[in-house]
Amino acid sequence: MSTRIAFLKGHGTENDFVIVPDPENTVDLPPAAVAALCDRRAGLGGDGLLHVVRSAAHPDARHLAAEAEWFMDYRNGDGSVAEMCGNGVRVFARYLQRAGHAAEGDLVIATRGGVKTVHLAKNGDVTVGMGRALLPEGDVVVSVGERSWPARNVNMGNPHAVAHVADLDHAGDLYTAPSVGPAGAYPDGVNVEFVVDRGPRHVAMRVHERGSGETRSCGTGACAVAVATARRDGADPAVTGTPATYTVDLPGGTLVITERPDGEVEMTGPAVIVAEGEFDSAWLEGVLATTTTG
Ligand SMILES: N[C@@H](CCC[C@H](N)C(=O)O)C(=O)O
Repeated sequence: MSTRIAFLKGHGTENDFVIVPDPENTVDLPPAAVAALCDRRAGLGGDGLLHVVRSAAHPDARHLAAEAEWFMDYRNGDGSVAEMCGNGVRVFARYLQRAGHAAEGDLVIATRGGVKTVHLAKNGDVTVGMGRALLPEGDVVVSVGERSWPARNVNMGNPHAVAHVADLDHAGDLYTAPSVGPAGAYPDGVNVEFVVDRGPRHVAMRVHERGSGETRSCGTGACAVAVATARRDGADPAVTGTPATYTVDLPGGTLVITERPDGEVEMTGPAVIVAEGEFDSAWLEGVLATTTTG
C-alpha cells in the first residue's frame, strides 16, 4: 500500500538538503533510497539528506538520548553515511524551530560526531559549537591534473584535506574527486578544500565533498579551512591566547568561523527552509526495485 511521506527542502549557504522528518525512525532509507531522493533530475534533489529522528529511536544515537532529544542522521547525496555536516546542523535546527520542537535561543542536536550546541539567533543566523579540530601529523598532498599542493589534514568529526592555492580556478572543474596522497592517509575518503586569501583573516574556498561532489558550501570544510589557515598564519589561538576569527567565502555564501584558545570552533551562518511537501512511497519502492534488479 502506498503512503505519503513528508519532506522539506532547505539549504545553508546553498549546500542543499532533502529533510525527512521521521521522529520514530519508521521510514526505511537505504543508500539507494537516499541517492534517489537526492537525484537532481529524477528525484527531489540535494547535496545530502537530513533524516530527523528522535535519538532514542535510532541505534546510532540511543546513547546520546539523555543529552539531546533529536538526532541528525546525515547522509551524503550518494547515500553514504558521514559523521558530521556543519551546514546540515544549522538547517536541521531551523527545521526543529519551524516544527515547534525548538525555540529561538539554545538547543542541542545529536550527530554521529557527538552532541552539538546550537544557537538560533533573532537575526536569523545560526551558530554551532562544532567541537575541536584534530590535526593529525603527516604531510598530505592534493593533486588535480598536473598540479599538486601540500595540504593540511584536519578532522572536524569528518576528514578534510585543506590546500592553499594561488587561484581557485586551478582546481579545475572538479567533476571528479581530486587525488589525495599518500595512499592510506584517508581510509574512509576525504573532503578536499581549495583556499585563496582575500584579505586579513578573510579567505575564499571551493570544496569537493566525499559522497556529494563539488558543492556550493561545506560547513565542516569552512571550519577546517579556518583552522588550517590560522596555523599557516601563526594565529593558533592555543598559542596566542586570543580567538582567531576568519570570514570564509564560498560559492553559495559566507560563513564566519572562530576558533577559541580552548580549541572550540564556532561556525555562524544562515539556514533556510525553502519548501515542504510529500512524496509517494510507491515511487521510492519502484526506484528501489529497479536499482535492486539492475
Ligand atoms: N556539507 C557538509 C559536509 C557533509 C559530509 C561530507 N560530505 C563527508 O562525507 O564528510 C558540511 O556542511 O559540513
